[in-house]
Amino acid sequence: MSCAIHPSILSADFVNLETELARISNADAVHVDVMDNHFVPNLTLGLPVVSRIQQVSPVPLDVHLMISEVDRWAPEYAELGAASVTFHVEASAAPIRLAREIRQRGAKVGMALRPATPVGPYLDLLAELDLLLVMTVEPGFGGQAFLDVMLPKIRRARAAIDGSGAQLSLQVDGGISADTIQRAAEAGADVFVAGSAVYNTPDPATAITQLRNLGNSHSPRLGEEVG
Ligand SMILES: O=C(CO)[C@@H](O)[C@H](O)COP(=O)(O)O
Repeated sequence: MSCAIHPSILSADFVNLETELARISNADAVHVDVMDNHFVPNLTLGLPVVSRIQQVSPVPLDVHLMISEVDRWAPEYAELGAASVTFHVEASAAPIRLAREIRQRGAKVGMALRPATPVGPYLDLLAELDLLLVMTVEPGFGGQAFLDVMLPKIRRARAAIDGSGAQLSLQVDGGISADTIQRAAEAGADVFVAGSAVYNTPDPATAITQLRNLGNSHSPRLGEEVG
C-alpha cells in the first residue's frame, strides 16, 4: 500500500491547464481548489471549468470545495464525474445528508476541517465518509507555511479512523513539502495535497515521486516505493 500525492492546481498556470495536468500524470489524483470569495477570501474556478478539467485530466479529480453554498453545489461536482468531492463541515447545514447525496451520485465523499475546527464533534460522521481532510494551513491560498500545531489533530483523527474500522483516507492540505511531509506521515496522514512543492519545481513528476517515497518511508503503515 502506498500513500497518495494529489498536486493542487492552485499553483499551476491557469492559462495552460491542459499542459499543466499532463505534467502530473504520475499523480494519484489532481486536487482542484474551488473557492468562492465568501467562504475563503479568494476566487478560483467553478463548475464549467472543472467540467472541462474532468474531460482532459489524465488522473482522477479530487475536488475541494471552499465555498459557502456547499449544500447547493457539491452534488453537481459529483455529477460531473469527480472521483471525490470534499466539502467543509463549517459550511454545510446538513453534512450527513450532503455526504449521502455525493455518494449517491457516484463520487467518494470527503469532509474538511479548517485549522480552528476540532475533529472530536465530528467523529460520529466517519461512517458517512471516504476521506477526512485536516487543513494544515488556513484555506484560501497556496504557498503558506505548514501548521505544526495541526499534528495532534492529525494523530487524533488517525486514532479515530483506525478505531472505527471504517476505510477512510486521511488527507492533509497546506504547506506539504519534502520538509514537512515526514511529520504529517508520521502523525498518520496518507493522502498529501501539495501545490507549490510540485508545481514550483522544474519537474513536477519527479517532485511527485520524491514526495510519495518520503510519505511512504515515514508512514508507520505504508511501504517504501521506488521509482
Ligand atoms: O486548499 C489549499 C489552500 O487553501 C491548498 O490546496 C493549496 O493550494 C496548497 O498549496 P501549497 O500549500 O501546497 O502551496
